[in-house]
Amino acid sequence: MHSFENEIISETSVFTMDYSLSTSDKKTLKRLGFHSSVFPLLIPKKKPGKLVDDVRSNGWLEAMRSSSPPCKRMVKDVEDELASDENDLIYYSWKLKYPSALKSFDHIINRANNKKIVVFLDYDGTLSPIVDDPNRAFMSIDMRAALKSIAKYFPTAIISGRSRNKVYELVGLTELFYAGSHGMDIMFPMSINHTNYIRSTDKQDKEVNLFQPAREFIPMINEVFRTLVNVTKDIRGAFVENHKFCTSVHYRNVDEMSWAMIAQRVHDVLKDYPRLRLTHGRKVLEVRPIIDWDKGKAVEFLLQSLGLSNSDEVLAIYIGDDRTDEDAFKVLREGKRGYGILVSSVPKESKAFLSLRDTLEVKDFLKSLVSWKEQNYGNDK
Ligand SMILES: O=P(O)(O)OC[C@H]1O[C@H](O[C@H]2O[C@H](CO)[C@@H](O)[C@H](O)[C@H]2O)[C@H](O)[C@@H](O)[C@@H]1O
Repeated sequence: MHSFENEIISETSVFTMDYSLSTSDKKTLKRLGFHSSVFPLLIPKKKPGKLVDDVRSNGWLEAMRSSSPPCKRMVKDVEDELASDENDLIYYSWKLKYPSALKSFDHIINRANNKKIVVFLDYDGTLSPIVDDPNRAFMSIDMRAALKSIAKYFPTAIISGRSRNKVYELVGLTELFYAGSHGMDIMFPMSINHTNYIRSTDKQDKEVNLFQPAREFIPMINEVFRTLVNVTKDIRGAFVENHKFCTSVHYRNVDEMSWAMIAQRVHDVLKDYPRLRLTHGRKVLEVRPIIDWDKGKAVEFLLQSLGLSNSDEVLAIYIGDDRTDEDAFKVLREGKRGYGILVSSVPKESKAFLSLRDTLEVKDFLKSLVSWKEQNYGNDK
């Protein structure tokens, strides 16, 4: 049986689990032109030990600190030239384990063979660059054009942590499927039959179906949203968003000295809500229902609803940058359904197979898919 893992990872994996370099790792690095004196620099540093009290001991604070890479400018500000070279070396060696999806493009296409390709995309950090103000996370004009073309040839869905309405407002294309609130709010066309849905209308007044497995939590999310706004209102830079089925507390613009305080307050609020849980995003604490539903489940739901669940006929591609996207990468990896592609400019452990550095590379990858389709199949869908 075909294994994606064997195919891509075994040849190129650099890091062994105990964070040492194997002989074959060293050979690969030599082949790539690295001198043996830099090998020790390529071994990821061990994580620091846990701290003592509350949000520190439960790992929240550590997760908050590692939740999003610093932007290039900050790296330059705080580290000297040598350290920056070291970061580059570590990044390039990480790419041996998560090769560039652009460089692996032919491989992906060969694997697709005659299969139907379906594309899943996260929004923030994947289609739009990460910015300080969540309300100003806009896609570029080029990205919107690439997305429109992709949706012309391949079934395409956006699966975001934002509310479905908000992500639709930001993307503004009717050709796509949308899943908001980490997949807890999925809109799909009336033509698709599913047992568990409610009827609604979209922005064009067209009848649609909605799948909302956490509907009963709406009043609770509204309540906890109001409480979180209240308990964080004196913390400068804190910002709380209501996504209908989940809520986010942003600390990107909060002074790092106050991160423990914001974490502690969210933690204390959640003590009164045993049916809610916390996950970590990029400089954001995400509060959501404890139900067994995530972006991975949403991918499975959409594949099934769209009649695309036969992995002998369908190859799924999921592109995302966040921890919440790992659930979707896992579904593709474990079900041998296709390729997870992690968007990251810094090394991260992931269930994805491939990587892209940033939103510009995401756009190039989408455009490559469109060109390949047009060259090989004309304008046929
Ligand atoms: O699943 P996603 O579409 O990636 O949504 C995840 C979160 O994205 C947004 O926050 C992130 O992007 C902001 C704008 O670039 C940035 O300011 C913030 O620090 C990031 O965490 C969104 O605002 C969140 O509500 C989503 O949960």
